[in-house]
Amino acid sequence: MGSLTQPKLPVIDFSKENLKPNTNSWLSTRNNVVEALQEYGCFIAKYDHKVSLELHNAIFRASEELFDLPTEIKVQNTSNTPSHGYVGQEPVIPLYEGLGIENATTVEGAQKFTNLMWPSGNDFFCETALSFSRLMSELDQMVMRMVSESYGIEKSYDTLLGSTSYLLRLIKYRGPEENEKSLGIIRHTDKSFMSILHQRQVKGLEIETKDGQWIVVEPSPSSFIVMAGDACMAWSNGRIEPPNHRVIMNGNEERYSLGFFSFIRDLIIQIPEELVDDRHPLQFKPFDHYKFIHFYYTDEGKRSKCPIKAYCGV
Ligand SMILES: O=C(O)CCC(=O)C(=O)O
Ligand SMILES: [Fe+2]
Repeated sequence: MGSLTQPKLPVIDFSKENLKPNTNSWLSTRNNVVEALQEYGCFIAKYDHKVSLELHNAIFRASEELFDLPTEIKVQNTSNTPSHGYVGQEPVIPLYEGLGIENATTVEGAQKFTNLMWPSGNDFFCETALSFSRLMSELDQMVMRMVSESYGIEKSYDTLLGSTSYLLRLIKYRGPEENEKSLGIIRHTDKSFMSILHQRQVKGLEIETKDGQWIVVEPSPSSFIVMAGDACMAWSNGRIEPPNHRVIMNGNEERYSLGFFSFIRDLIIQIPEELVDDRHPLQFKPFDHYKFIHFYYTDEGKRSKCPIKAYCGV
């Protein structure tokens, strides 16, 4: 029967007011987080005491304003890192359009992006994107704190945290036209350290379990999908595997989503020695996260079945 029942992602409640280290609710949430990440590479976080319905509505209204800008403006969102800036009208994923705010949790990052898109300013966009990003980074850091405590590698995490930068990607998929495929984004794992995804109304995100079943993630204003990226797999010495996921559009309604991604900048990531022993031999060499991303976009990187192993596997 097992394979006939539709698998479900674990749902973990972060909206308890007093989720503070060393409390009982922290410790039980911590266990659930680590178990979920080891089993699925992701989970659904309930986080609506921080991201109110009002902020949920505001960030998607801000996103609509952004996508309504002329393409000539949007293409000005460039980046030194592949796929961190504007992506649109790509032949393999024609329905997809996305822009990226680098250093999204800083005033400078939010302002730089806003001024590029709206030279005469857009305080609503800037403030909404900044507030949303800061709440996402709090969730990310809480999750990472739990993971690192559970593995006894807090010191290693503290080092990473000091070099963490965040990218907020605003994403829109148009509905497929007649005779057009419904693929929104191809099956992939994220190249981030961690990702948090959020969607509005229209579903489409599907996540693959380790035994190859696809779970359709229902959108909800209170739900945030916390997902490991390739860099987290290397850092955890293979304990946490990033899940494959994709977007398949149903019907022809357009779909808005958000991706909040952490990256480690200007630091060689070392696999913590606490995670290496006879039963868990070292699987990854020290690596530079951004160099890995550049490698992924080479022919060799794109061809490899597991880019992070190809890049820094032992
Ligand atoms: O649109 C979504 O829900 C998923 C986007 C995604 O997987 C990505 O940007 O890496
Ligand atoms: Fe993704």
